[in-house]
Amino acid sequence: MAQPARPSDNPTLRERVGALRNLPPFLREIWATSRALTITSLGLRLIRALLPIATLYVGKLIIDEAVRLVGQGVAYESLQIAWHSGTLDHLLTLLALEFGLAIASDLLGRLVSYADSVLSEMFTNATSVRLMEHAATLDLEDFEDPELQDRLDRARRQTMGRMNLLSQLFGQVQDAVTVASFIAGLVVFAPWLIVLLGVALIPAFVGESHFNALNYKLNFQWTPERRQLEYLRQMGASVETAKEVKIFNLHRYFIARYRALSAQFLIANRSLARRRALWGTLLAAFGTFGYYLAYGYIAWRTVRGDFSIGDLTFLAGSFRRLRQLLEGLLVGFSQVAGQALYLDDLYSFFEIQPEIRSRPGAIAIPRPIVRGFVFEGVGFRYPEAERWALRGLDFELRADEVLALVGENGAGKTTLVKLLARLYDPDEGRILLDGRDLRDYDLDDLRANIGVIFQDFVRYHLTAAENIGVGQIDAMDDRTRIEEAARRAFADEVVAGLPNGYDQVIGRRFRTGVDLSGGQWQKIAIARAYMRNAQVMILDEPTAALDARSEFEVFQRFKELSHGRTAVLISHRFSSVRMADRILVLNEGRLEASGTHGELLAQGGRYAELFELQAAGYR
Ligand SMILES: Nc1ncnc2c1ncn2[C@@H]1O[C@H](COP(=O)(O)OP(=O)(O)OP(=O)(O)O)[C@@H](O)[C@H]1O
Repeated sequence: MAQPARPSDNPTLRERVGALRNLPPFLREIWATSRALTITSLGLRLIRALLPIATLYVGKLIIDEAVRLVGQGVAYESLQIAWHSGTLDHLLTLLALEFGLAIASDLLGRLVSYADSVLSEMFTNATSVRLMEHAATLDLEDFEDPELQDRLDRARRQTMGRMNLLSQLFGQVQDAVTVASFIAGLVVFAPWLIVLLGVALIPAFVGESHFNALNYKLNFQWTPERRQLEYLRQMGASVETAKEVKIFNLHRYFIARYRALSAQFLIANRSLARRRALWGTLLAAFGTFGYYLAYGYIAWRTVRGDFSIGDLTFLAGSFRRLRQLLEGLLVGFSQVAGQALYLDDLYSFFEIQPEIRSRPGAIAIPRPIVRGFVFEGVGFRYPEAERWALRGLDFELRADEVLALVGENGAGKTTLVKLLARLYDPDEGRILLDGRDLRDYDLDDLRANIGVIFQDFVRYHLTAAENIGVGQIDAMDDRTRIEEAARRAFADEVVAGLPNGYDQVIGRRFRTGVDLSGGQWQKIAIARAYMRNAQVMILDEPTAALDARSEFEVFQRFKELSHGRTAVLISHRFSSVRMADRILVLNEGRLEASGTHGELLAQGGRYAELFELQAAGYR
């Protein structure tokens, strides 16, 4: 697996600033999601950004006008007389203007929220789809890596949580414009007050950035535990686990573990939140102090007669807003930088590249396969594992033959099948198909030519027809083919017993579902293998739950239908295994013996021993 640089759990200042590089691609994606909505949201925000200063300025004009009227000393007996005299006209116009501005601001605010929420939703959906698409390209090995699981989990949370980032970023732009408008309005009166205010806010900004980084660190470090919490919650309350949980009375155990783990997380979270609140209050006090200094100065200048009462309200109001806005901008900036760290998780997930893929110029699988597969010194070790799952394998899987794999649990049978299907590539040696390295062939074509049913096949909670149809997804609507595949696997009898036949939803998860027995599920799964016209058919022990007669019939049928194909079967039942043309005996990842049933019995090795053990059990 090609892992990109892993996001670190303790970001340095440089990494935090560096994370801002994620913003341009983020913005590009938003833009690509919907240009119209992006323009609408930003455009409306720009207009709205200028409303605060306009409102404050009109407010100042209203006060100045009121003060002027008071100064004229005209006493009105009633509102009616005053109204008709015309002296109030200017004041009324100003009031109407401010009313209009208030309504406009509210309306624009709502429109912006609407545009943002639609845009966020679209963006989240698009990212989720991208996440699924990318996950589908990754290697099986990647999925089995807990670190990748953690990252996938964080990336998944990203797609949910990034809605805020969008509004926040756009909000920052809006606030920046408002700030610029206030600064332009105030700079004439008292330029150095603006500088003072800016400086006073720096401590709050630094504190905020620091705590955002700590928060990220906490969340990062707790990803495995959060996944465990999710797992425990599922275990405690899902239809798949309910049976066993009840029998063993496990719910209390799960709940206790959930409680203990979540309590630890809560403690860690609470302690950080507490420190954040304490420091936040202290540091914000500097900003407040800066504001009151400015306020005092303006009040003094008004008393001295430099400013009108209207000026005083305008300036005091502007400085108050400016302080809020600057604080919001600085804090918001540190939050955006913090969120950008989370984007790292999302983007680094997208950077993971699968290693198992088609080479450039990959060729198609020969039709028909003439010689078959040759394993040459094949060795494979699971990542992080000390033991080799397979080592020094040299053997041939001839075209048209039925080969059985036997061996005790953990001998490496399933691993061998996974290598054949290129779910993994060998770490040593190579596998040839008709004389060429398996890696030279087109991966999709290889998979299309191999039909494998694993012992842990998936039980899809879909209809019976769909459960079989998934074996060849493009033939999902071909009922004749599905019925034929079912007949071959003896699954037609199972389907016949369902209330709605092929259209019956199976599995207990949904309301109309009907559950099947273990063996019935297996027959349905085996039918899946018959859906495809694969040249290589592999049954990896999906028959363990079949009764003796059924397994015998299924394998007999499997052998008949394997005519002209290459087939591999894995089973622990010798009655089935002996039908194979040739049998390979694996032990601890190595090939111990091979031959027909008769030959292996005659050799008297492990095969004969295991056969005798099983036969003795039936006597
Ligand atoms: N995904 C995995 N990651 C790490 N180790 C694995 C993984 N799958 C299997 N192994 C290990 O590889 C070895 C071979 O396993 P494999 O599944 O091939 O055995 P098997 O012969 O099919 O066994 P069984 O009869 O129990 O199905 C075992 O030691 C097993 O623990």
